[in-house]
Amino acid sequence: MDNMTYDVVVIGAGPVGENVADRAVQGGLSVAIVERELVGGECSYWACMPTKALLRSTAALRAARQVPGSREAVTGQLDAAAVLARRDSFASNWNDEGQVSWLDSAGVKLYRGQGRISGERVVEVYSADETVTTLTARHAVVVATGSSALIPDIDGLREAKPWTSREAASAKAVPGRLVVIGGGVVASEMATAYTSLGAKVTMLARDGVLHLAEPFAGERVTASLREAGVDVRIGAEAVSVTRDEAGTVHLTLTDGEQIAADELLVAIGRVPNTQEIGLDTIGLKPGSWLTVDDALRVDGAGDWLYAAGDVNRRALLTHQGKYQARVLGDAIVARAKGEPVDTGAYARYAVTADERAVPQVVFTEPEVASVGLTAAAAEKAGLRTRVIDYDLGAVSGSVLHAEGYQGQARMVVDEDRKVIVGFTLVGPDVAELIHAATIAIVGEVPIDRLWHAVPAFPTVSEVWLRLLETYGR
Ligand SMILES: Cc1cc2nc3c(=O)[nH]c(=O)nc-3n(C[C@H](O)[C@H](O)[C@H](O)COP(=O)(O)OP(=O)(O)OC[C@H]3O[C@@H](n4cnc5c(N)ncnc54)[C@H](O)[C@@H]3O)c2cc1C
Ligand SMILES: NC(=O)c1ccc[n+]([C@@H]2O[C@H](COP(=O)([O-])OP(=O)(O)OC[C@H]3O[C@@H](n4cnc5c(N)ncnc54)[C@H](O)[C@@H]3O)[C@@H](O)[C@H]2O)c1
Repeated sequence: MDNMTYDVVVIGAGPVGENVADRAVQGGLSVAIVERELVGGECSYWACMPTKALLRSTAALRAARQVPGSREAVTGQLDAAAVLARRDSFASNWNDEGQVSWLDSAGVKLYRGQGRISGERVVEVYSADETVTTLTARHAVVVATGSSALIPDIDGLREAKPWTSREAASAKAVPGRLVVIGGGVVASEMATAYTSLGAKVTMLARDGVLHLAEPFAGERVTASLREAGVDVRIGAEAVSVTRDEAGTVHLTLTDGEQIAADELLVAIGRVPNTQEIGLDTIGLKPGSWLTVDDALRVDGAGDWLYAAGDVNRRALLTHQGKYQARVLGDAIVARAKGEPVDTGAYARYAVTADERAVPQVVFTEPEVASVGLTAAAAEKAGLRTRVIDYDLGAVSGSVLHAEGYQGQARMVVDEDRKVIVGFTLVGPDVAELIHAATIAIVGEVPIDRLWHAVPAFPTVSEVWLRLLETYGR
């Protein structure tokens, strides 16, 4: 058994762990990072990158078909094999050499194996060759172990070996018939991808499609999925599942209806990867989300234990986890140097955006891009708001962008402070537009000042002007 001491030990080398480690090294600390699978984590190999690669070809084809002149140049269908091959390259063929050499160049020491806390500031690494290395942290242990797919207790489901997001992101072939359980982000994106790749998709959206977004987002995505041939069943729920010897999956729904499919994707949320990280040795419950304070310190542990990324459940998104990582890495350095660490709103060591301005793009057709609060969430938070909607298809830039462009924009204004607290865009190719709203919310730009932010003509961004005109001066 080896014993090594570092300033910081990070468990989990996903996007979040890598960024905490990088910032701490840049601040002059020594850092060890522990990874049990591939350096780069879920996002690189089984989530963001491969799924967006699957979706990009569909979006490009749709865009070409929406413009007369280029439409005529499209003479065939999506080439599923080529799409899957491009996806493979975006998942680096599930090889982490590139990210390992980046860790090396960043000066972060990698330990491969399962990391397990065994007491205050101590992490044991269990390697595949059965050696155990003990790592001691002088300043901090950071848990960045991410999350895995939640499998619900549906009779026979586990035995039927369903796809999770991992298999959907890395499949080598397109199933003929795919049933998707769920109506959230993964379910909607994967239904979009697989229907365009040629699968006959049925979506069992018990609680609706994208039901936490503005209602018009779910409505427009549902309509478009149905138009693309997806059988979207709102309110439907499976009660039992079997897979027969030929490999066909059979689902029984609550009303007794039977559905047969070649594959079944379960996409109903996530569980934290904390079952086997030794939480019991420090008085915490294995398998629980790690709730943290404003400094990302784990509640109920000492001042040496931090959690960032999916595992703290603040925002299950790569960019937001990396934001936490940058802030946390810098804060650990500051504390190690004995410098003051201000975690007040929008201070250097605060993760204020987690509460006020989390952007997200759902890469469905149409895309859903949002940041901050929905109208319903703002009302629930007790804000006095005014909600301004505008038909995105009525903007000159949109009409030019695509024939029959359809979409909607919503701006939620806090009437007491006269600033925007939420913004949602639904429409083709709106992903790149959302950052303007993120800046407006984080900068707390007064509505009066926004009149001076003139959108270029003829762009889709002109919707900003139309929203302001609708709001009135
Ligand atoms: C299908 C899908 C698509 C997504 N698309 C997007 C998107 O487009 N944009 C976006 O922003 N977000 C997206 N997300 C969310 C995004 O993937 C996560 O928010 C992000 O990966 C979280 O990063 P993380 O570093 O916290 O965790 P992870 O990426 O899960 O990394 C955690 C790492 O820790 C390792 N680990 C776990 N336990 C241990 C242990 N005990 N010892 C050693 N190592 C351990 C794991 O092997 C893993 O490498 C998507 C998620 C899914 C499921
Ligand atoms: N483009 C992106 O940003 C992107 C893409 C994919 C995933 N993600 C992230 O990954 C996370 C996980 O995504 P997800 O889609 O698995 O979760 P989700 O939380 O987005 O959606 C889960 C859905 O499943 C439903 N559900 C819950 N329990 C159910 C049950 N027993 N039966 C049927 N339906 C049930 C919920 O009502 C919800 O609609 C999300 O939080 C998201 O932030 C992001």
